[in-house]
Amino acid sequence: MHPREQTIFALSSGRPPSAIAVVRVSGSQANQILAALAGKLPAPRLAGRRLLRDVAGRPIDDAVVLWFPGPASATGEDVAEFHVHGGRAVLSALLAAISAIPNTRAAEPGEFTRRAFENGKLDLTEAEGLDDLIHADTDRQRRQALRQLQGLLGNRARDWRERIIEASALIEAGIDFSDEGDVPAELMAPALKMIRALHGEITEVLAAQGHAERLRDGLVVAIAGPPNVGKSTLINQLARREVAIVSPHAGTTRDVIEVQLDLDGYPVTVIDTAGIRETDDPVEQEGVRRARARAADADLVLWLTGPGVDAEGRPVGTAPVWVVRNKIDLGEGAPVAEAAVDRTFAISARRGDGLAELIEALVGFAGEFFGTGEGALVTRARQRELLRQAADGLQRGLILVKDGEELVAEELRAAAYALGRLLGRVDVEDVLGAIFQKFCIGK
Ligand SMILES: Nc1nc2c(ncn2[C@@H]2O[C@H](COP(=O)(O)OP(=O)(O)OP(=O)(O)O)[C@@H](O)[C@H]2O)c(=O)[nH]1
Ligand SMILES: [K+]
Ligand SMILES: [Mg+2]
Repeated sequence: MHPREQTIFALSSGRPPSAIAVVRVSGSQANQILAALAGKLPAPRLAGRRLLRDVAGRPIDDAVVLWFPGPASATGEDVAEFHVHGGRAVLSALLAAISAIPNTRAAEPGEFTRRAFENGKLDLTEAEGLDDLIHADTDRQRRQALRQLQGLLGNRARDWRERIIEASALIEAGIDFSDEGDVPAELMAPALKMIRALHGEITEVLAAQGHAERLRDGLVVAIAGPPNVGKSTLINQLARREVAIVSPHAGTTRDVIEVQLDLDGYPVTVIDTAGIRETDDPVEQEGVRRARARAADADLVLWLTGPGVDAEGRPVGTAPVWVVRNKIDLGEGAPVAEAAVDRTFAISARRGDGLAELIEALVGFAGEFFGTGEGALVTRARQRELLRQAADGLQRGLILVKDGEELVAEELRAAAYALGRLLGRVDVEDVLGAIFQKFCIGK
């Protein structure tokens, strides 16, 4: 039997041991597996309590089982669910009993979702939303993923694709009916009007994004500065735990230390780095090199200074730099040089003065960086790229009108093709492999 026709099974809940574990089975053997282990099948979609037994009749666990006959199931195939006690031995006995049934095998990562996709239960943008929802850490990530899972982008793309095909049909009808190759204006004019409107709608969605797709990865804020100014003290304050070693010894931090923060629903990665200075110690030199590299890649740099330390020596990058004067409990310190500085703050990382203002500013920065977000439909580079291709195709179509209707029709085909790929309708194999492999097993 082809692997695609085999019945797949997996532990779909978290890592054991857990109070309850859910094992899912999907495929034509699901019915037989359920009957073999649980005896009588429960009514569709209603929970039934059963003593599960292996093929030799030995009891496995007292369980709750569910039966979802296809096509009205998550994958579109017959699906069975076993809700068992989440111990390792229970699970290995259950999985062994299932795999003893012919034509069954352990599922690949994302394989349940892939089958759902192949059976038309969701389009590719929805599958991507599902993956994001499972991995969402913050509330804003969750809401964005849910919009995607609900098909907001997919629905727009389907509508655009249908209208492009309609416009092509008008133009191609014109090409077929004209002997001179001149498409009559009564066909061409409405087609061009549609193309212009479509181009406007797609570019509007692309423009409304801000950095919405970065909401999946988060914003990176680097704390950098000379040694001993209190960078590690600040990251500990932001994280509210001791993630980095603090000491009066200059050159304490060498590795890059990262913490993930949820700032008002925005995912923010804050990194603490080695104090930047000239040094003969090769280990510290490597730390300084990493500090410079990470600060250069960050979305925002907090350049820390302290009393008697000037604000010069900042790494040059494209990211905005905020100068944060620390240790104000010790006095005012050197005035901040204003050149090339986007904002300035005065704090005491040790006592906590000024931290609320700094955090509020970070939340504001994240809000601007990600855009208001609620309307954002594009969450991945893949989606953005294909929408751009569709918009470019439409634009070229409009430009090529003077060179002949065939060329316009060809550009429209390319635009419709890009949207088809967005939805996973065409040349899916390569894309699917890449996307579903990253899913969890059991999803
Ligand atoms: N008075 C005062 N001392 C502080 C403050 N913040 C940090 N310190 C002290 O400054 C010293 C250095 O702090 P760290 O957080 O280790 O500084 P750092 O910038 O990470 O140092 P390196 O990793 O060595 O570059 C420690 O003794 C801290 O207790 C502050 O706001 N006020
Ligand atoms: K230090
Ligand atoms: Mg440090």
